[in-house]
Amino acid sequence: MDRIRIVGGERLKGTIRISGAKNAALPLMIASLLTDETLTLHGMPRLADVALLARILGNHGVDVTIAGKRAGQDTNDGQTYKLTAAEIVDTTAPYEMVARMRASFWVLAPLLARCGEAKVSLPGGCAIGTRPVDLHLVALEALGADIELDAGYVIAKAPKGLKGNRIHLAKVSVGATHNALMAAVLAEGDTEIVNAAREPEVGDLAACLVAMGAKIEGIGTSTLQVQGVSSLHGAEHRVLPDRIETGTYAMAAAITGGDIFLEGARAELLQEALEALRSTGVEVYEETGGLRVCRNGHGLEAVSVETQPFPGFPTDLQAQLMALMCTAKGVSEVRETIFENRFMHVQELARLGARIDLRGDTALVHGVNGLRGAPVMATDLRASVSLIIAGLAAQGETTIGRVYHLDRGFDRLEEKLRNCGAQIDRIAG
Ligand SMILES: CC(=O)N[C@H]1[C@@H](OP(=O)(O)OP(=O)(O)OC[C@H]2O[C@@H](n3ccc(=O)[nH]c3=O)[C@H](O)[C@@H]2O)O[C@H](CO)[C@@H](O)[C@@H]1O
Ligand SMILES: C=C(OP(=O)(O)O)C(=O)O
Repeated sequence: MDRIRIVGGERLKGTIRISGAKNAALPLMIASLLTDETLTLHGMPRLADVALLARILGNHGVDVTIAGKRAGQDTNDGQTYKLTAAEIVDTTAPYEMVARMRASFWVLAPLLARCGEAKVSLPGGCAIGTRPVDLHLVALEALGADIELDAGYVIAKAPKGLKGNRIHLAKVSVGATHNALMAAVLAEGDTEIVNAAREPEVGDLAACLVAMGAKIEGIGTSTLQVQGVSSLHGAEHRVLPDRIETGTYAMAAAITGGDIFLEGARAELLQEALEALRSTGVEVYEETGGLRVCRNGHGLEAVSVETQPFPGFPTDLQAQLMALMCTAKGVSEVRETIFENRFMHVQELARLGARIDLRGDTALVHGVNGLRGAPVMATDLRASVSLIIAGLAAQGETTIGRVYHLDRGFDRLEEKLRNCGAQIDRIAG
């Protein structure tokens, strides 16, 4: 299994181009199931999750082609995917594939909406909590679907089509909002989705659905109003820049006392995280075409955060902020309110010399003077990248195992960091 090796201590300087967001690209690809015409997605990131989802969609009959694939053509602007679901050949999403990725569960609604039936394995994804799907099922039931659970599969049926209704999501859920929205656009009549997730990736999906002919109002708010249409058509859409990748490289710049321009980053997608960074003493400012993050000579101050649905501090940046806080002055309180088991990085950061006490849903990070390199193990996607951030600042060599977690969600990570002066490479084996 591959490992990543970092020799820490280099100040990162230069430009990092932000890729299209994984968490937008995946539901956008799935939206291709809703039409028999071609959906063209520009700015797609090169990620293992994208490749796996392309295979899953292929199983259902989606023809997926990638343009601009030759070396050099797509390095800055991502890839262009053309997805055409002229005919759905299979409405079953098998366990072997869905169990590896959370987002693949979102094929449930479009398959059901278009074909009147779907059989989808319960999902996998990062092991960061129990991650139930009750809200997804309640939403589809509200639109008239019959749902049954059998041998690890959700079997959903709506032979006479879905009917618009009021869907009240008891808890804010990104995935349940995606599923509810993709079902509602082809349901007969009007649907109101109340307490919808306001994450920018939900807005990106909604904008793409509108380009495909859907009628949606309230995009970006917690109440989405959908007027069902009988069919959708093809469209072209550019994937939103990745706010989690943006925040991750911002923290890498901060921990190394570096100066990085994040090209294509959009501040409004992660205001709360940028505010937290500024409170640590890091300079963050908007420049034409992106964001600059630098820390010149100042020490880092401890800051406390609590993860919350958008526009709050994102859970997908919690591990990275914790890495940054390891060398800050004072004690930082990091409270995780979204997932009950998202502190797997704590014991690995401790191997690098971090001092962190865990108290239920809160981690108390006591800043230390410096970190020292060590072998560590990636446990999930964002935990892995928190180890990269810590390794960049640690003295000596850090090796990180199980890097397949990183490849799920970070497009050419080593190359991007190496271009800014990091000593980082991948050891095959
Ligand atoms: C591919 C993708 O976009 N993944 C993101 C998505 O995951 P995902 O869509 O799985 O996360 P949700 O927003 O659904 O989860 C939020 C909370 O709701 C709970 N819940 C969710 C559904 C449900 O039916 N019942 C229920 O109780 C979850 O256990 C969790 O505690 O949003 C998360 C929260 O921003 C991010 O961390 C993930 O990176
Ligand atoms: C938790 C994440 O991904 P997934 O929902 O696919 O497990 C993530 O992107 O941080």
